[in-house]
Amino acid sequence: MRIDVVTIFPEYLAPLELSLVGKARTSGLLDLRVHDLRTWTDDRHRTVDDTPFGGGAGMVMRPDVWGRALDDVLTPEAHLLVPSPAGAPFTQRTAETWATEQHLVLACGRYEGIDSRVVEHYAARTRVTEVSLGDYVLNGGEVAALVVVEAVARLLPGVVGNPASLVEESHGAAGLLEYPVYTKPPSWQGHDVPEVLLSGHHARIARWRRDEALRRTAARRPDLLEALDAGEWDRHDLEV
Ligand SMILES: O=C(OCc1ccccc1)c1cn[nH]c1
Repeated sequence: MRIDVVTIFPEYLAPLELSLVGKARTSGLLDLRVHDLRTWTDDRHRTVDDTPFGGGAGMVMRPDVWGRALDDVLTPEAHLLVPSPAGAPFTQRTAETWATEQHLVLACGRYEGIDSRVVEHYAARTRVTEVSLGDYVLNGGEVAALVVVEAVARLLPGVVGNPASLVEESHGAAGLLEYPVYTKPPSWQGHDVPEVLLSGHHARIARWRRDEALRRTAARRPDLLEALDAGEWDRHDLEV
């Protein structure tokens, strides 16, 4: 998979040279390219923004600069992703879908955002998605790009050592939160690991983990349970 990130702060993406994503890049599993938007400016001051039509505070990123950048970076199979508080929610399902794509291009906005004609222009010739990582406002799309790249890259075959570790995660296929995890020592600061996990009884352990996942999800994210098809679990599981 190829991922291009266009930003005025390329150094913000440096953490993607580390750890699993870094290894995926050196192994060739992931072809990640980070571009400085100012490469495509046309003036001595390398200007990327201007004042907003209609007035208001802040600045807007210019369409002409973004147009030259995206014309260079986009390919016919690319999916253009624009992080924005006004975007569609990014979920594990989104990450799974985007992990199957050939080419993702992340356009990182700053200031008040990118001139809206850029999305309008490219939506007519490629797949474009404005994507939100949550209901809050960042100073720019770079942090969102880091999240999207990590969430997608870790799903690429070969990136994570043991694919089985991708199965029982929060927001996994079952749509539940992950059960609590423990390791040695069996007793720590007076806190003991639940007996069932030391029993070696795999069926009981699986049942305990499922019950814990249901209990946690009901307590912390009842919205996720609404989303689940009622037939997938039994309400009496929670009445304990
Ligand atoms: O702030 C975000 O994106 C950066 C951005 C883009 C355009 C204008 C302002 C800020 C964001 C919040 N949730 N998901 C993304």
